[in-house]
Amino acid sequence: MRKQVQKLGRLKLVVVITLVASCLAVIGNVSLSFIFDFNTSLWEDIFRAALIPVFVVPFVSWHLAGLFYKIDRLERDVSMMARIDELTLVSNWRFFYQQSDDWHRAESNRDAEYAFFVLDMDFFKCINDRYGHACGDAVLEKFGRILREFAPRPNIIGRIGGEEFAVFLPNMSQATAEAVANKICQGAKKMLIEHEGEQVACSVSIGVSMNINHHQDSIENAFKYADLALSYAKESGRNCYRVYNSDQKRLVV
Ligand SMILES: Nc1nc2c(ncn2[C@@H]2O[C@H](COP(=O)(O)OP(=O)(O)OP(=O)(O)O)[C@@H](O)[C@H]2O)c(=O)[nH]1
Repeated sequence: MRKQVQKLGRLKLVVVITLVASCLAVIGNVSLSFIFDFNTSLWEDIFRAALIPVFVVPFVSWHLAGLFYKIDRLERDVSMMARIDELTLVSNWRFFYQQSDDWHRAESNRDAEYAFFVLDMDFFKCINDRYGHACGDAVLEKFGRILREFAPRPNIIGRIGGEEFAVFLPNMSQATAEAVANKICQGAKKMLIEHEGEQVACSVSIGVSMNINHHQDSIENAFKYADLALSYAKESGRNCYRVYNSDQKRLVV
């Protein structure tokens, strides 16, 4: 019902309410006149009954419909703010975890392979210190766009906090996960932010864990191993990815 009202729009809703109110008033008035025999003509009854709804109902329903659409929009905004990171437009940590965990539970009786990325911008403090926090924010915003482009749905992207992100890639082989990680690294490297006539460059390091969800593992473990792989990527000079296989309990790339 709510969805239909949303689709209808304010003007059409007012027209529908006015028509319904007028019809009900006419039916009511004609029935009363018939029962109590008011001695008036049918057209008189119809005219008198429709007079008030036609003038009053559009005015009242226009304002009520406006209120409904305003509350509805506010509700949608609040619900979005509770799930989406405003700067990067990816899921916040809580919503990211909830979606990943939902998939993990739903697929727990199947040998589904999945990848978990932890991504951290390189030397981000230097960007903030040298170009200012607003420029750092512009880098994060653009990086959010790159993640959405190279890891689209059904992959799940989240901002863990600060300059750290996570991506959950369901039904993913190691080869495809590596290709995605590679594209993200290259995309970040090519990304240039215009700042007071200067081009600001950045890079990202990615830790990847490859997991099979029948092995009594958990999202927490996938995260832990991806974080471990990330520390290897940082140690290896940054701007690269490393892969940890949770099954073999070792770094494979
Ligand atoms: N602009 C901006 N900066 C942020 C935000 N959140 C965290 N930071 C900054 O991100 C920086 C993170 O710095 P570090 O954890 O030292 O890491 P790093 O400089 O990226 O170095 P490595 O990770 O070792 O490559 C800090 O200076 C934080 O203030 C944010 O939302 N916007």
